[in-house]
Amino acid sequence: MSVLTISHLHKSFQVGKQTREVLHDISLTLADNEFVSVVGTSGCGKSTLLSIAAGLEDYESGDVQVDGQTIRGAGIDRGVVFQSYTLLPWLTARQNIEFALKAAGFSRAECREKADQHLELVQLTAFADAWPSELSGGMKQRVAIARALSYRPKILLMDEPFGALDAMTRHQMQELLTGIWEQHRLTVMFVTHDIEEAVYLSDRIVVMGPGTIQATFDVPLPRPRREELTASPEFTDLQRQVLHTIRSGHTRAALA
Ligand SMILES: Nc1ncnc2c1ncn2[C@@H]1O[C@H](COP(=O)(O)OP(=O)(O)OP(=O)(O)O)[C@@H](O)[C@H]1O
Repeated sequence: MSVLTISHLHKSFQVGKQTREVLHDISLTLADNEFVSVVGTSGCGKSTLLSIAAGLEDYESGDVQVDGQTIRGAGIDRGVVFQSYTLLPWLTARQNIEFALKAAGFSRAECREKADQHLELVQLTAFADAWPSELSGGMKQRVAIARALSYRPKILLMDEPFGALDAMTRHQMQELLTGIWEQHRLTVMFVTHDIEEAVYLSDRIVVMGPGTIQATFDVPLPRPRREELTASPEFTDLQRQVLHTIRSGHTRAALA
């Protein structure tokens, strides 16, 4: 069953007097518990697509449905994690999560219980009372993930969530996310520039060219995914195919 259904989506931006179409007739579905990454060259429309799915950006035509209902703006059926740290600096890690839960309508006791459960999920129980300024970049993103998951959205939308982290922390975050996914099964749309990250985490990879979907790749690699997998011929071959598709689309666009 499909959780997110995007149909014939068109989106333009007005730049001065000109209208620039940045998404052209995009159709995409995410099945229940499917992890789908969206990759493509810079400026091809990945973040715009994710923002529309999050209900943070409008669109001219087409339809975006979550569980068969057309979305009307943002909602607690979708959790969002961005690259930039979005914690409220005047609230502790736990309070940041409680704040989102309170806005979602949970009682005070539920807010506390769910915040603590999700801090444990991202292995940050010991930092529940820390201020964002006392947390590393990776820790802040762990709180952001805990916050986005705490109200049990139907879909998690992640826009380059590990893009600002150093290589080692990024790797740890990938392990954490894949571990959470394998235990709890979530529907995830994950925008990234990193093809290795996309192959490692995903069930399916969507390659975008400028404004369009160029190709999709199933990722038939076994789970649980562990680091050794990244050296296997199946992994590197798929990585190469995705890279080749991105590059050929880029070349076509440059020649057009
Ligand atoms: N608010 C805006 N006003 C005008 N143009 C915009 C706006 N937001 C995005 N664009 C343009 O839309 C296109 C798609 O942008 P988007 O950020 O979705 O691409 P992206 O694939 O996520 O890029 P990147 O990988 O660099 O983050 C780009 O050409 C960008 O300049």
